[in-house]
Amino acid sequence: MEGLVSFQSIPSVSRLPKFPFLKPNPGIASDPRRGNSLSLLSSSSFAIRAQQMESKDGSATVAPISDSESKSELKIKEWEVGMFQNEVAASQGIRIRRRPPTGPPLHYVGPFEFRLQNEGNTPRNILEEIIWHKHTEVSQLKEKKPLVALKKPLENAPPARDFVGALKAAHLRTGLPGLIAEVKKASPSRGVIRENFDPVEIAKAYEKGGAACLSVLADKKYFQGSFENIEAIRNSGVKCPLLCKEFIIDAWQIYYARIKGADAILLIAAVLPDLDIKYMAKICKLLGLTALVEVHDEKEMDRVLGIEGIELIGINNRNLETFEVDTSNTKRLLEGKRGDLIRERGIIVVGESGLFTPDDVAYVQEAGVRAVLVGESLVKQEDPGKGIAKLFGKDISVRDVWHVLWDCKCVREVWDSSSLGPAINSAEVGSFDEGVVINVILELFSVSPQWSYSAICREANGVVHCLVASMFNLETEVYGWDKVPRFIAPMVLVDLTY
Ligand SMILES: O=C(O)c1ccccc1NCC(=O)[C@H](O)[C@H](O)COP(=O)(O)O
Repeated sequence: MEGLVSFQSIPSVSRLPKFPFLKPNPGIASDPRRGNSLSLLSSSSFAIRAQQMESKDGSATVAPISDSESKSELKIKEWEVGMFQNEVAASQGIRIRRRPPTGPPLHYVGPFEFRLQNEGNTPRNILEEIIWHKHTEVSQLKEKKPLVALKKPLENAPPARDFVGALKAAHLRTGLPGLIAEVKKASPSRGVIRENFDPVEIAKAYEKGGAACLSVLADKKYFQGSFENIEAIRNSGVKCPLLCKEFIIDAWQIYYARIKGADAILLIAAVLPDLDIKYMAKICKLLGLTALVEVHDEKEMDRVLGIEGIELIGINNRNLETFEVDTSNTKRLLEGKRGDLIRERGIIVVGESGLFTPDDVAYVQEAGVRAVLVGESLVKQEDPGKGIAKLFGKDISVRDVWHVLWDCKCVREVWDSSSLGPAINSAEVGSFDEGVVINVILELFSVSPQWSYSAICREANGVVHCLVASMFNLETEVYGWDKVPRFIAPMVLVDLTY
């Protein structure tokens, strides 16, 4: 299938390091359910160990394996792979461990089995707990909808929207960091943030208030979000590109997010080893999605800067293991050589979490971010859209056509004597069409007879540029002729021929 790549970041078992405690030992062997500790050996696992023994001449002994034995063997291999993944992750400074595949370990006392909590089977912090739960959740989802079942919906999905382009355009338009406004009902650190939670209504309010993009929580258990919320917002006519805010541990989630209408996904460096980030970023490229790669400390930032082609990095001011929020984190990570490298490569940095006031926004902007991701301070406002003006200390709402045209001198001059006002006032960006544009131009020609034809064309061209840029969320300087709709091109060309 075009665009659908197989994802396999785990190494083949043959490349796994040898664990000395896995060696067959009469009467005693390792039990994958018990971390690194030993347990009494069951007869079937001993058989598996025995089959893995090498003969004296070095050739492997192959013996027929029963169904239950092969299942156990698979579990052992899964566990070995998990151990290997943890080792690779730890070597990169990642503290979040993979979930032990077979659940809590068993302890045998006489004929009884006990499940006891220990270091190996208990999450050490909230992020690890979320990730372990995600493993179970994703494997269940994958069973219900395997990758192959996503093929058709993927082919039928409308093209993804330009997440980075929208952030850049907003930054250019307002001079402030482009806003990614978060649609989030609850979080582990804050509990329920908004009781009366209507994701579509909130998304529409954000768009109206001037958000460039939206971040929509997909996690059910800890954030009370869902993939269906993404889908509902996408289908509601909201035009802002959407970030699927999910804890991604498996490429399957990326394909699923794409189907549900996401334009971007989040990759958390505290969770994913470098190789996974590379693979997943590649999959994003194939699917036309943007990857927002999130870091929290210098080590993670250096790892991500070591990966080619990353264009969007989020600096989370919240420590996801302790919940501590410190906005100076953004500043620290952008100082010195790291900041230089980021500017050189044109990477857009997003300041994330704990932003409540215009001073907070100014602080992270000063530090070098060109975008911010804000949840709590907006979503808990009665009108989340109006919360945006409070956050920035000014109204950054998308200008309607009236505002766009008002910037054109000729429109201001002819305003009183023309019938433009009511026509334009009734139209909103994105909702007006060819007819309105043509009327604007005709009005300019008819009510400004004192102007030279070329002056009118110049002004008309300005109007058209503003309209086109506004309608298609483009930066006036950068859009190309190919992007100008066919009905507008001849009008702009009028000016070029003069
Ligand atoms: O917010 C949490 O409690 C949390 C816990 C564990 C993992 C992630 C968590 N939050 C994700 C985020 O970082 C925020 O949703 C996002 O950056 C917006 O932050 P805020 O503006 O402070 O709501």
